[in-house]
Amino acid sequence: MTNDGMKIPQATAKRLPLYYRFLLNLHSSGKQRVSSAELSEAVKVDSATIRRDFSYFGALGKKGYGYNVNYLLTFFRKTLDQDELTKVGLIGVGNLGTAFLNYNFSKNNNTKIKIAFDVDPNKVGTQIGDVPVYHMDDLDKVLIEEGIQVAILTVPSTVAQSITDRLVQANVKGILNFTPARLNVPTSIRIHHIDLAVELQSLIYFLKHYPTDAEITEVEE
Ligand SMILES: NC(=O)c1ccc[n+]([C@@H]2O[C@H](COP(=O)([O-])OP(=O)(O)OC[C@H]3O[C@@H](n4cnc5c(N)ncnc54)[C@H](O)[C@@H]3O)[C@@H](O)[C@H]2O)c1
Repeated sequence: MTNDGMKIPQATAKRLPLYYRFLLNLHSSGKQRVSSAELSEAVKVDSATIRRDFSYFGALGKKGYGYNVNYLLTFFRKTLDQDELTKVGLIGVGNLGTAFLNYNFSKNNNTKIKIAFDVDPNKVGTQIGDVPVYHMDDLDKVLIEEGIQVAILTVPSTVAQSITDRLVQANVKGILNFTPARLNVPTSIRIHHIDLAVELQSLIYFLKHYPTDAEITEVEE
């Protein structure tokens, strides 16, 4: 939602964290304005799209001036609830899960994995990158106690659906699913699937069908 309650298109909303991170860097380097061309170069989104995205929240860049970095940051902070920390739970501390715990979104100060769960006795009771690993038996209790409503799923796909059902029972509202399983959830729950194979195929498709030179010309238009 924008400040006046208008809904931002989903595609635009997905790009906001990208813009936000880059603007934060600009801000900390003392820069006060940015042009859509500079932004475009940094975040690899064409400048026409950036201008359209920004027009949704009333940031109309002036020719020869660009956008005011502070104004944009204030807007993004509100829109993305950057002032509020969202606590995230991670289920499945294997190869992928461990990598996420070590990384733990250190560049974002608004999201943090607080708790992890697994069934492996070698992992339960340990801490990885400051995050305690609990047994799955405690899933519902701990998630509810901690008020965690967002979960990352990095378990084998065979157990993904039954764990998802438990997450829903434990009041989780959003799930980032890294397993190849397609999960069924009530319509009130939001699931985002991240399938690296699909992403890779899509990259290869674009390389074949949209040569990069053509893309550059498009950006400059
Ligand atoms: N590793 C990758 O690069 C990668 C990439 C894309 C997608 N994935 C997908 O992500 C998921 C995890 O992959 P991985 O390589 O980390 O696997 P992994 O086998 O290393 O880790 C899975 C973890 O889940 C735990 N687990 C098993 N059953 C559980 C249960 N019932 N409840 C809670 N935890 C349970 C295991 O103990 C283990 O720690 C898989 O579905 C995989 O297809 C992995």
